[in-house]
Amino acid sequence: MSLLSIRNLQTEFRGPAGIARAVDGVSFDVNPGEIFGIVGESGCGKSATCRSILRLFAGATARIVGGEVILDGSGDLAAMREADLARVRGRDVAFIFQDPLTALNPTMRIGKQVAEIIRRHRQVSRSAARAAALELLRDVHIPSPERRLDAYPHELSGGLRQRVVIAMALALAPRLIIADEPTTALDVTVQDQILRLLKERRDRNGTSIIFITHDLGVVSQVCDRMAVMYAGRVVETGTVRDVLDRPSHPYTRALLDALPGQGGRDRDLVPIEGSPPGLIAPPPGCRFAPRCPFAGPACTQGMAPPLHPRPGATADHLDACILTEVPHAPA
Ligand SMILES: Nc1ncnc2c1ncn2[C@@H]1O[C@H](COP(=O)(O)OP(=O)(O)OP(=O)(O)O)[C@@H](O)[C@H]1O
Repeated sequence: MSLLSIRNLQTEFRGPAGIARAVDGVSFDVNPGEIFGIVGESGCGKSATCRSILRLFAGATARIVGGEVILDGSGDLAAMREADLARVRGRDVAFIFQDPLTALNPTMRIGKQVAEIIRRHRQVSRSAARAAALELLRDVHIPSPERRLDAYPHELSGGLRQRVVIAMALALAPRLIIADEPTTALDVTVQDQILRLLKERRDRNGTSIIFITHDLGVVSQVCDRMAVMYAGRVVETGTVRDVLDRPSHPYTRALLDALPGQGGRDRDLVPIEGSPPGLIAPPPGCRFAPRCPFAGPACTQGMAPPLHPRPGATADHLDACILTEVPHAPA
């Protein structure tokens, strides 16, 4: 039984140029205790998909127009009233943003910020909440946590700030954490520490994590299963080993071919030519077809193809390419 089941999710942004369907029929499942990676080029809808789960949209231009977001035990979040969804946020599902500064109040001491999350959802005394905050700072390996409780965000490094944000996400012991490129703003060593921290939490508490990234190396390092998104749709999904070692969609292959020496491959960097289509009026058929070296006439007609398994592939390894045999790009 999956913890989160997203079915045919559709989210639109209304803008002066028209309505962009940033999420167009996205489906995937996240199992208990699993780290699920979402990858794809900038603008493909990774963040919009994940923000749709908790309806965390900045501004009023975004709207979920179809589909379901079933959280085990809570029902369909997409159909839930705002007041009920507010209770799910933080308690059942927590969000970690790319930039810790946007998640922190610059004028409030760290300890108070963590404690307030606890007090907002639980009936505990001020001192008990402060003690719990200290414990959380310890959990995320913040050095000298007693001293840090009274620090302001600007007094901490970027890495420590992101640890505070993670402590806030862990405060109510959610079953699912959505981490939207949580390490992008950090240097490589700190990145590694944060990844280890999230993994440790999963290993110890069985917390499921959705991890958005554009870094396939990170996916390979921390994720169990993954989805590859392109122009608002999932084009391939499965276990990380299946998708990265046996990619079946030409877009996934192109992404992998663009990596120098990734996963034992020793190929020259092959940039993917062209750019993704606009989302206001995407082309018919497969959205990758205009950039796909293998596309035939059938690829540019009708609806965008749905995900399907291939003969001989693992049951949960699905891709959305209609070609029966997808050759590898020449090495
Ligand atoms: N508030 C908004 N108003 C209008 N369009 C938006 C808004 N937020 C996102 N979009 C559009 O929705 C599409 C998907 O954006 P999204 O941020 O989900 O992509 P992403 O894959 O997470 O990209 P990145 O890796 O750059 O974060 C993009 O075309 C983007 O321009």
